[in-house]
Amino acid sequence: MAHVIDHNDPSGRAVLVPNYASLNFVNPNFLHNHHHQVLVPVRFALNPAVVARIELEKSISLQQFMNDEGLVPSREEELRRNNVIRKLKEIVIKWIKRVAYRRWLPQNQIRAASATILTYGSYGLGVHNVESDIDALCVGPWFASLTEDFFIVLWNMLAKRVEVTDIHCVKDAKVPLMRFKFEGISIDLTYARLQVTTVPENVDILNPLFLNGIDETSWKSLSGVRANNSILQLVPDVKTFQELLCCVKLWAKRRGMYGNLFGLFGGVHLAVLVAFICQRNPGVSLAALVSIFFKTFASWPWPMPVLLQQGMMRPPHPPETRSLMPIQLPSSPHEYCHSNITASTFMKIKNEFRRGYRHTQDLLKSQFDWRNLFEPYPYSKSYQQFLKISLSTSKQNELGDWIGWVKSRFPCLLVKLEELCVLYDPSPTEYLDTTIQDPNVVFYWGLVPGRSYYLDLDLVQEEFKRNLVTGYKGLTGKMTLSLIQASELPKSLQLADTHQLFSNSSQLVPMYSNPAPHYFVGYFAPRYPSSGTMS
Ligand SMILES: Nc1ncnc2c1ncn2[C@@H]1O[C@H](COP(=O)(O)OP(=O)(O)OP(=O)(O)O)[C@@H](O)[C@H]1O
Ligand SMILES: [Mg+2]
Ligand SMILES: [Mg+2]
Repeated sequence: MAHVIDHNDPSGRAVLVPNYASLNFVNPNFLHNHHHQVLVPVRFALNPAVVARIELEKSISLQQFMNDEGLVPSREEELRRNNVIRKLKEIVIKWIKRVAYRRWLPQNQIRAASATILTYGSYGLGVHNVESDIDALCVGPWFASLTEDFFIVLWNMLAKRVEVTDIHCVKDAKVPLMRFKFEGISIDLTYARLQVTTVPENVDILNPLFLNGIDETSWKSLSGVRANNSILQLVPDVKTFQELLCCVKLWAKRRGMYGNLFGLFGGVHLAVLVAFICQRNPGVSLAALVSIFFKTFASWPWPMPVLLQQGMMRPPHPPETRSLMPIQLPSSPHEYCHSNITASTFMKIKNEFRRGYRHTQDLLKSQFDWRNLFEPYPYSKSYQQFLKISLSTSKQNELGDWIGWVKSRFPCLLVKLEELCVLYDPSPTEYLDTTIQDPNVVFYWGLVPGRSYYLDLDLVQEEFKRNLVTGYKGLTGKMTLSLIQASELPKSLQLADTHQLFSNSSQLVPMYSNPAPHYFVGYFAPRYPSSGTMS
């Protein structure tokens, strides 16, 4: 809402008016304040009490819609997660005593030694759902090293626990981590070492006292926690931020826009975009914020960066780090969130913002229905040709690792396709091919007819295979690329696209496989050996 002064009104009356899409952004009759909020002369404004009531109704119906989706974790689910974190804290305390003992530290130091677990990512922001992982940072004292004590000693302790399955070390990522499931919940565990002996349970990692003499890897590992802290400090109302982010994440997932490795948005990108909107619109209802979100980003003049902390960016940044959609990393105001967005996915994202804008313009109308905004993207009806990427292994227990590895290389495949002038829509949804016996997963990426009608698939496949064999430590599975027509897509996918309108979207999820955790964190940046153009 914006306070509006009617300059024609001798009383100088101020009224509250909605500040979103149905009001023409460029209408010269309307004024704009410094928050880009629209100031509408009173003669054009709706009765503010009516507007407020409708907005409230729409906000409630949106909250109801989100609840009905069944994604909000139940009380039991929350307790399960709390319990997992409690157990992890106990494990790292045992671990650090053991490490102190092995390092021959004096008794008083062994007694004083402690480590802790801090959470960040969507769990730390309070926007996780039943499918989310827990991003956890283990904070240890000066004498516990990453290479030996974290990756060997702690790894061994975790691997022996009955609650732990699918444990991997991801040492060569930008932020090294262990990835595992604890009682079925996916955990990304990173490590930071502080120059202290005793790490308090709720250590304030923003306190410069703790940051003295910290090494570079630890500093990077702390960035997730710092990013969450900054976001939560910058938004005027945490609950509204959380609600808006949950809605935007659901929208992004339904529209095939969520997946950093697919050149799309990751959780951190959306968290910053949503924080940006909340920061500029304090006191605005949830429904109106959704509308403002789409209006803002449908017309955003990319590559102008989205900055949460103005004046902090060091311009100009070097061209090689220039992203098509630069979004400031709140933890390090001089950096952007890592992104794999390509020209193709940039186009897709812009189209989806515009669609979101169109669908939320008529928020105040009685026939407005939130289901339209969250309708799943109809791939089979949108493209005639698809790139089919089939991954398989001979044993089920090898499949998760293989899928994770290939996905970590998808940014290279995206770049290669773009080099060949192919425009695509990389759907992150995973399907199961029931016609083959081996454990498998299939991706279908829509191909947009572009400048080049001839795609040398053999060349792409050969180069991508070469890329896949470099650095993989597990048993290499199969990866094949083929081109198929929309009519050859699995029937489940085609049917879902035909019947999706106003059906219960949870039934639309195709034969979705839920493989083991991804091999690499989203912002690992692999190099493409032949061209070396990836960053
Ligand atoms: N591309 C990236 N650039 C910078 N930081 C990132 C990036 N990807 C992940 N991170 C950091 O790691 C954290 C966890 O990332 P993760 O991929 O688990 O996303 P998330 O926000 O937790 O969403 P989800 O619910 O999908 O897990 C982020 O909050 C961010 O701090
Ligand atoms: Mg996460
Ligand atoms: Mg994670």
